[in-house]
Amino acid sequence: MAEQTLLKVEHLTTEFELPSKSFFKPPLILTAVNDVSFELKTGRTLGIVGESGCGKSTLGRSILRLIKAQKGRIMWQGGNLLDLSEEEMRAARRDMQIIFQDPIASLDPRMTVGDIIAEPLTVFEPKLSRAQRQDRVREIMAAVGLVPEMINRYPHEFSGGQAQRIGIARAVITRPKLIICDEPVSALDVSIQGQVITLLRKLRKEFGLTLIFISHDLSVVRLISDDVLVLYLGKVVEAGSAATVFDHPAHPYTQALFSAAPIPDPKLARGRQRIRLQGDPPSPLNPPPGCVFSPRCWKATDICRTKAPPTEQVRPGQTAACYHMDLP
Ligand SMILES: Nc1ncnc2c1ncn2[C@@H]1O[C@H](COP(=O)(O)OP(=O)(O)OP(=O)(O)O)[C@@H](O)[C@H]1O
Repeated sequence: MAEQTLLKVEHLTTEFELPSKSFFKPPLILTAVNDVSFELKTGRTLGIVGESGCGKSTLGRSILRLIKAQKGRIMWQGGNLLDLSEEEMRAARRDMQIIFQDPIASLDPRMTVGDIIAEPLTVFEPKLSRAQRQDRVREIMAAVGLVPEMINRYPHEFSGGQAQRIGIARAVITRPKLIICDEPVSALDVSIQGQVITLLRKLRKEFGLTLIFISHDLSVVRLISDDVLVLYLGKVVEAGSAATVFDHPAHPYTQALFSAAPIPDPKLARGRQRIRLQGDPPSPLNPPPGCVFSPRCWKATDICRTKAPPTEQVRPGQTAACYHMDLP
């Protein structure tokens, strides 16, 4: 059966208005997400990668309308999320949840774990009795590997890994279709990271979830993603199936980024050279003309510095925006 499209993002642009240094000057515009488009099929996991500040979190939050996007469309269940009223958007959030990076900080310390996990139920299934809610909470606690008898405990009594399981339980209790995981394991010890990734993979299968997995950790992204989107200064520079993009990155930025990540296949690792990028990404307040990566790119020529490259197919299921991409 052909996979259905669950989410289609078209030309999404999110800007922040920053006060200018002088009272007489207009505010500065920072474009955090710049004309981003992608399609996500039901049941797949899309990894979003890129250096700090490239717009990963802003993109994730813009999709859920936790941050306001200025341009583009977010096509979801037949409509554009950007056209929904606040009330309609609240209802839509039953099917789209988010898991945050810092598990402990994202849980209210004054609430019991049972009440934290049950919170979405009180909003989206208000007719449930307290006993019914508690049954659902115990059931989901068991599914995420928490002892249901701990339902009346408080967040500080849990470790970081357990706290992230609480966040995951809260996110999945209404059986959403899409979960946006924003650096869900970055704050955890490496040994615990693996357990949380294994849990997300199990839940994805059991609950038929579709995931957006935001992370700067490429080895983690490789482990869980079917598809990958590489962002640089708010723009998609490369996209495609994770296996293809990881093994045959076409864009110089992706090549540099991935050259620093561990490779599981020794055959592929042998021929690979570490590419060291010079300097930091430019400020999104003042992006360079042409290709945004050109000031740091060792392949850049005159055209790169004047005209933004179009997005083109590299091989089936892989696209990149570069005049000098590596072709098969
Ligand atoms: N609320 C805000 N107000 C102004 N600028 C913001 C705001 N949030 C993010 N930015 C800016 O938008 C750009 C993208 O930030 P974002 O947090 O989305 O990047 P990121 O890739 O998720 O980075 P990190 O991995 O460090 O979280 C950055 O330049 C950041 O400084």
